[in-house]
Amino acid sequence: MDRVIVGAAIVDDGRLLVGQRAHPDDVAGLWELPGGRVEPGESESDALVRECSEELGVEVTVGERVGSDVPLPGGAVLRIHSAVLRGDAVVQAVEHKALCWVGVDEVAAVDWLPADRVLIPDLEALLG
Ligand SMILES: Nc1nc2c([nH]c(=O)n2[C@H]2C[C@H](O)[C@@H](COP(=O)(O)OP(=O)(O)OP(=O)(O)O)O2)c(=O)[nH]1
Repeated sequence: MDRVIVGAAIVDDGRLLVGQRAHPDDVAGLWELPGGRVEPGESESDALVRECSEELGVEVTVGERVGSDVPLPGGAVLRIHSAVLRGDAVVQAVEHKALCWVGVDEVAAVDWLPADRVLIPDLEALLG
């Protein structure tokens, strides 16, 4: 089975959270959705909760799938779920260079990782 990289489309107050990668050098500075690899024995939802805790210092509640799987180089796929912050949590850039909340009119202008560009229409639809 292909490896799954899960990403969280965290929406709060009508805006989407995007994170600027700090590493590796070839993608540092580009923007992504928080997330990462699903570890063996872990559900996709558990992986998203773990990654958001590690990367953002917040607890999230995971929602429905957003868009279709996006193939990544090396045989993995990128799979996005919507998510919301639990309580009054405030995100922190623990692992990213920066975090930014973007509105529906700004999603297409984000300097995304290549794979994430495929998801722009789905992310715009999510934000309504
Ligand atoms: N998290 C995340 N990864 C993405 C996105 N788009 C995309 O192509 N990727 C790629 C970049 C990486 O090759 C891979 C995930 O890497 P990662 O560094 O976030 O995952 P991880 O924390 O589990 O990995 P590791 O550093 O522990 O090895 O997926 C995205 O929107 N979010």
